[in-house]
Amino acid sequence: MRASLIQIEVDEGESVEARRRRAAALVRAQAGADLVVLPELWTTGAFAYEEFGREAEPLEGPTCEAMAEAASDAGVWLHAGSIPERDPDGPLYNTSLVFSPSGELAAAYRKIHRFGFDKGEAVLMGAGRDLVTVRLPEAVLGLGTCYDLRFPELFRGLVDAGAELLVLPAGWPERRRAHWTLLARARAVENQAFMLACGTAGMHAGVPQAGHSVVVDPWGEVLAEAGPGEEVLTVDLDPAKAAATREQFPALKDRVLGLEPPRHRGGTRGPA
Ligand SMILES: NC(=O)CCC(=O)C(=O)O
Repeated sequence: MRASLIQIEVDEGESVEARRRRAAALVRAQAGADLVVLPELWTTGAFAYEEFGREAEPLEGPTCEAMAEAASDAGVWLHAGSIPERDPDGPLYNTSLVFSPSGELAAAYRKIHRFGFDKGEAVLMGAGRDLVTVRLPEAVLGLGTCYDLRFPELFRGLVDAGAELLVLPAGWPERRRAHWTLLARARAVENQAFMLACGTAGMHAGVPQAGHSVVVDPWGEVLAEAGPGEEVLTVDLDPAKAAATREQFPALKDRVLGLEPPRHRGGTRGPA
């Protein structure tokens, strides 16, 4: 299976429309790949908070249209990264989109863990509630977005639902790049799954982006890693390696669920 991660640069001087055209051309250039991945919020930049409302669009909006067309022109499965989604009946969402090679919207995943603590995405966007997997002919994808990477229970839920390839579009800042690679490898190892983590390059609202998109195999080996700038990272991987790893080293079968909460000294359970 050939996967291409498009680590696009989000240049503040480029209009959203121009970047959309450029992203579509980059997707079309990946004809021959099985899966193409774009990063998180690449139309606005993940940290350009004031642009979320201005650029938010419904699922039938211009970015979805352009990505559906690009997927079908290239004949690839396209994880088109995420967009600020305008739900006519609700808040904005940070929504990832997956298109089939015929240009159908196969899945939409609303980011569950919103970044920003008391500002930015955490206050401007609603939180998704649903885990999303997508069945490709070669493998089952499990979807997460950027900050989700810090929450292992989400990925374990995806693996319980059959995911073999975890796909994570991101807009990860350079200042926490050490966490990015470490967490991508951790999620791959603990879930015995591939991790395809696709970040942005450049600068968003004054926040330098890490780039360094990475593909990790189910044993935790880094199969390919991008540099800091705009780049298409292409990798050939064998999806059967997830099942093979789970069979050869069946740690997922040794999970112990439903543990008792700790007892405090004196034998009482719960807060003193
Ligand atoms: N866009 C994001 O979710 C940023 C996440 C981040 O910076 C971090 O987890 O660190």
